[in-house]
Amino acid sequence: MTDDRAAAVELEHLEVAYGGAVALRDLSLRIAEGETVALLGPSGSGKSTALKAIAGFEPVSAGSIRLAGRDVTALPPAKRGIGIVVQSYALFPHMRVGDNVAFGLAARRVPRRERTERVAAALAMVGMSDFADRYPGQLSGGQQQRVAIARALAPRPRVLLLDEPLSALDARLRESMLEELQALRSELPDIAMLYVTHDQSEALALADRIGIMRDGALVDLGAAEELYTRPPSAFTATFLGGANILEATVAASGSSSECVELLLGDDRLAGRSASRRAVGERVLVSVRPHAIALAAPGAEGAIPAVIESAVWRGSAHHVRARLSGGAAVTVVAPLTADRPHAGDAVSLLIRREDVHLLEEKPSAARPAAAAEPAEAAA
Ligand SMILES: Nc1ncnc2c1ncn2[C@@H]1O[C@H](COP(=O)(O)OP(=O)(O)OP(=O)(O)O)[C@@H](O)[C@H]1O
Repeated sequence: MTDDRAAAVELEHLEVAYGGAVALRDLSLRIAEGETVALLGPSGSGKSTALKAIAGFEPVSAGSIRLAGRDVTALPPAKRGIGIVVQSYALFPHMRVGDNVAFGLAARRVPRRERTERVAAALAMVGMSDFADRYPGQLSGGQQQRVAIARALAPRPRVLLLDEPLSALDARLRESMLEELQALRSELPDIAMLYVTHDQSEALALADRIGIMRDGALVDLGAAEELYTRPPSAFTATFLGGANILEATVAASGSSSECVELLLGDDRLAGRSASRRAVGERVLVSVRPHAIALAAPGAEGAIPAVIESAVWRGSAHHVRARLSGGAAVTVVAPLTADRPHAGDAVSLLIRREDVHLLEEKPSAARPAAAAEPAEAAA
């Protein structure tokens, strides 16, 4: 994807090693002015390491970092013009809120009057104007994180780095802070943001583009909606939204490459593909758990299956069903009069538009199984 806006961040072949162990490998990424990119990945995948390298807290063992066209690879953190917000707030406990926010300005020798104005503006932006005289210990977690954001914004950085800023907050507060961050995003149209998280819903809510990290590498990168609806790989499909990954054989491929007929064992399934597929080709398909509907056995055009387990999870039933060919799928079924039970024979209704052929090829090692992260698409 091309972006006409000027580059705020340009990372080229970035590598970071701790001792001899490479924690971040060959990361190349461009973030435009005004763009928000989320780095999403499991624990230990290198997200924080990438952020620390950009901020200047970790030296890089290879590659370069340019901010607004300037090579900052060898510059200390304070000279990079970056704002940073981390999970643990990192406020100075002995300083009042106002002084915490002013801290970076004093270090930059901003004149006193301008400092006062900027602190007031930054606190207003995060709804904390009335708390300037309090100490951090007198604030809730959410309030402290707002102050941390104000402190990062007061020096007017061109780039704001956020490392799991909401993960220390409880679920309800996280939700409202997410809305506030969205509002802040539109108040700061020129700032580039890099948002590190392992929470897919935060990434989807805030980011223009999402980069998926795995084992120290960026494995997929794309517009948030594109990556969610057409994930290129099984890992991304599973990590971003939860997905059943099934191995199938192409039975027929229409004149439009979009429409593909598949064989899943002896069962037929219609799907969509971004590229043309050959008859007989083995492919991987991704189907979201909530895109599968349960119907009575024998339903026309449906796939027969037997329920292995069914767990009621409040707003939906989480069902595990086994197909006759041996594959298992997870179904997130809305509450209906018929509660699903283990042992029930059912039919699975799956619409063509919900069956997405991955670009990734099946490997011999991959089991034909369903995968669903803990918070998948419920
Ligand atoms: N200071 C360090 N010294 C040695 N190894 C480190 C250090 N910091 C991180 N690592 C290792 O580097 C790898 C990447 O860690 P990193 O913190 O970047 O992952 P992450 O994706 O941010 O994970 P999390 O979501 O748990 O914060 C991990 O294997 C981690 O153990």
